[in-house]
Amino acid sequence: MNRPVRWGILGCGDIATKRVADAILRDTQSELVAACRRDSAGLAQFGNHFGVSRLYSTADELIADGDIDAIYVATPVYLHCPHTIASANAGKHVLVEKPMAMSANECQQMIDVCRSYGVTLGVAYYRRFYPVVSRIAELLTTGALGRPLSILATTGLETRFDRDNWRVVLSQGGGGPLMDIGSHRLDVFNMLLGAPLEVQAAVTASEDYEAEQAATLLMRFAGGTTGVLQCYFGAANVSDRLELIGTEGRVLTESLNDGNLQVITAAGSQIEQHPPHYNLHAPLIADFTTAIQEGREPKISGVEGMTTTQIIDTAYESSGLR
Ligand SMILES: NC(=O)C1=CN([C@@H]2O[C@H](COP(=O)(O)OP(=O)(O)OC[C@H]3O[C@@H](n4cnc5c(N)ncnc54)[C@H](OP(=O)(O)O)[C@@H]3O)[C@@H](O)[C@H]2O)C=CC1
Ligand SMILES: O=C1CO[C@H](CO)[C@@H](O)[C@@H]1O
Repeated sequence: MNRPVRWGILGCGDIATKRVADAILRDTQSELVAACRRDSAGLAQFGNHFGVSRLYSTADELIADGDIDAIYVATPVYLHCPHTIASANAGKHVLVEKPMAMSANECQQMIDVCRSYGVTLGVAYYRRFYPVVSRIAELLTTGALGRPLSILATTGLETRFDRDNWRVVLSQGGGGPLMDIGSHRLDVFNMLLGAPLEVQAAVTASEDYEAEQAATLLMRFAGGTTGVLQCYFGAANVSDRLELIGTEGRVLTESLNDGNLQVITAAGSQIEQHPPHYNLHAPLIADFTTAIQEGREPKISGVEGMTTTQIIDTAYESSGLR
């Protein structure tokens, strides 16, 4: 394709309004041409704000629009699979929000259908584009940290969700903080160390809703590296910490999203600054449109997205939540 990719956004809620539309509008290889949500007032407001005139109140109408090349799926998790499959059936490329789907089984269906229609499939685990994550990968691959012994991430939201919020209704969100925010950190673990060979989990039940309120995962990666992920909803003053300990050094960020990194190696200890793009979705959109133009896989392909969902499936099964 040697013209800009024409996008339709399916699900114009929080993330589409905060970052996705802006990222598409600013991307030189993209045009934002259409949008969809069911609520007519919210849809009109979105259209006015971002200058989008083709507005649809059903997913079917958006997907049937012959002038759209790619659909950004930003609906709640239980709709990711049906919306991706319907879009691929109509010949549209799909960039789907995280977590990719409710289960690895759904992810496989999405991958198969996109392959069979020859459309590109990507997943919005944009933390892979953080300069701080690239820096940790560089320290690992150059051997500056020695043999990696363990990786640890802690993340949470202070939000106290109501029991009917889709993020904590199992049939809509698929789980709680592990699905919603833990998934991002698992994707970073996968990028740095590959998929874990073993996964075990324990979850803390919520007193207010059916999804877990906290989850802790213990993982073993190739070469014996161990990993721990802790994630929470509704906890005061939560952290966004990531630490990797190797035989020759250690890296620590107290805020993965800010990009400040403490690097301790044989060369000494220093604080480095690797801030992300001001719009975290911008590098994701740029990579996806370039992937379409070049006929290559995006950096976070359907297969990569499914790896994280496989870990989550195993974790929930081992914890007894599924
Ligand atoms: N990558 C990231 O950092 C982030 C990712 N996310 C992910 O993005 C996705 C959306 O999250 P978020 O924006 O917070 O959720 P919201 O609930 O704010 O938005 C979801 C949107 O989907 C629309 N929608 C729901 N059902 C349908 C349907 N059947 N047809 C068309 N539109 C529908 C809703 O509008 P209406 O009810 O009017 O149809 C709403 O606008 C989730 O997968 C979430 O995990 C979210 C935040 C950050
Ligand atoms: O990273 C994130 C920040 O929090 C959101 C919830 O409000 C998540 O859905 C999202 O993935």
